[in-house]
Amino acid sequence: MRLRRLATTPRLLAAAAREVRLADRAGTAVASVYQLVGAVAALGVVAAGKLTFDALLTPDTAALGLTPALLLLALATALTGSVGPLQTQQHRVLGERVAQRVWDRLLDTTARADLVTYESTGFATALERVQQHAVTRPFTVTTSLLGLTGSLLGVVAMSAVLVTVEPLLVPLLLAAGVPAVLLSRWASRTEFAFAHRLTALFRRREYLRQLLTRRPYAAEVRAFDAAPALRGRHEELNVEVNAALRVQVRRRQVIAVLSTLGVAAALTAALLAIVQLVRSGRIGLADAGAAAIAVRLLSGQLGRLFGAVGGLLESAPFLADLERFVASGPEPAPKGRRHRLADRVALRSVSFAYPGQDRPAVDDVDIEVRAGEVVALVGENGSGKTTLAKIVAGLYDPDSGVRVWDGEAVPAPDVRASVTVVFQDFVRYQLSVRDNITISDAGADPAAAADAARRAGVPLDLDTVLGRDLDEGVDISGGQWQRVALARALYRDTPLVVLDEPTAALDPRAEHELFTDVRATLGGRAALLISHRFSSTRLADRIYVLADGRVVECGTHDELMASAGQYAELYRLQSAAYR
Ligand SMILES: Nc1ncnc2c1ncn2[C@@H]1O[C@H](COP(=O)(O)OP(=O)(O)OP(=O)(O)O)[C@@H](O)[C@H]1O
Repeated sequence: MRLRRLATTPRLLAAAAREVRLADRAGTAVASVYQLVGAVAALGVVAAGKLTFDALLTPDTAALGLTPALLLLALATALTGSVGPLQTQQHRVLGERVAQRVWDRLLDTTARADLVTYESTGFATALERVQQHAVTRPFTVTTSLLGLTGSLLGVVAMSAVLVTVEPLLVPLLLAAGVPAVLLSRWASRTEFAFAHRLTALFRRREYLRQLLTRRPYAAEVRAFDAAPALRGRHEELNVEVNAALRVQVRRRQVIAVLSTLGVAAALTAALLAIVQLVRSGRIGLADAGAAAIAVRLLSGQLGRLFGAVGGLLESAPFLADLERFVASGPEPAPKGRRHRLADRVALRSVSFAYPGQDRPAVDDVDIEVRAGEVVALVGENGSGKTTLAKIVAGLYDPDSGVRVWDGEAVPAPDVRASVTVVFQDFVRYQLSVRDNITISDAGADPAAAADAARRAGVPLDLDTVLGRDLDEGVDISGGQWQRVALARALYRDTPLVVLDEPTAALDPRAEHELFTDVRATLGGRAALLISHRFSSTRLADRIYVLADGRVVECGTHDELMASAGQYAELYRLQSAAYR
């Protein structure tokens, strides 16, 4: 296991570095040049230091040599000092480009994931962890690799200087790296375990923050005076986070202090060794001065080198997490082909259970919708209507049974391309009315958007920007939003439309208009209509009554009323309320 981890680390690091290069070739090249200049400038400082000492200690050449030596020293020092800030600014751009590229990979993965993946426990937490911790890692790896290259150059060069003075000084300083690298590996393991443990806490805390700050929740949170209770939970999570953070920070502090002590001990030993060499007359004062500068710079470079190695080791498990997440997504599905509906869509003996649930939400169901028909699904809360509609629309595949389109089993992407759903909790895109309507295909006929808006009764200019979340639009009523959602469905022009509670927010007049003329509104499309309003469903060509995931009755309104079953009972209950 350990060996495997050691073997995969270089592969992960190489892959991360490649991602950064691909994200911004020019930026990576500039960052590398800065790193190189920094390393060369550091060498210049040592060389200039040595020249200065030589000039000072050789009175005959002092007048000649001192000025160029000091000028070189000033130049090299200025270069080392200015490369750092330049690099910091350059890294801002490179970091953003890399984050964008990693986000593209994440968005590709989530786009490929089917709806049922979103239902499985663990998916959301894994996504959150990757978002929080892995997105910036490829960049960290690259800066660490650049740092590593620069420091390695520095280390080699300083070592070469030191070797000419006293070869033993080099291994003395390098020895400090052994504990530093071992400590880094330990730090890497604890950091990943910490991130893993805290992701769930962060998710819950973030959710509470959204509830407490976002506009869609503001009215209800105030109406119920829910803020104190939510703040209380938020505080509890803060306490948990603080406790876990304290433990982790203490661990990291110990690791940092031990690493620094190792380097400082090696530095002290090397300086003492130089003093000893001078005392014993083995080296002169100029050499000793240059050696002291080289030792100081070498230990600085070694500190950076160990830091870079530590950063790389720490990033490896996060990179593995990112790769695992990206690989966990299904293969990209081919784009679905839109089918015409010549005869009917049918579910035969279809069952479906949500991931981790023992009881099926849909149990051995047979239904069909013929071309141009309006078919209704009714039933009490939780009876399986929405789940069934999602199977019809190709968003879930049945666990058993088949979905057939004109007598053939059609792949799910084709079904999704051929069915449009207006969900009960449809999305209110904070975009213009036109963009809301044409979100499925902005390039289609511009007149089609206006036509869909007219048929759905959208009382707004197509250029009006909707919603207040982005501070630029106007908000509209729930019923107006619902008309926009209906227009979006009509615009897509598929042969079957699923309408899940399409009139929940419509006023009685609008609902009446929609349903007395529903076939004209749909323009010949077939519709699967889910509604608790019997005034809407009674006009359907066929009504399926669901209970506990099974179809318990089927027929027209008149047939079902005559059979005096569950439908008739629910219908009478509802109509009694209006008497
Ligand atoms: N994402 C989910 N994960 C697990 N179980 C679910 C999920 N969504 C729904 N269920 C369960 O599946 C069953 C059917 O739910 P479904 O939403 O299909 O019912 P419905 O008839 O549309 O209900 P309503 O009339 O309240 O909208 C219910 O028992 C529900 O609790």
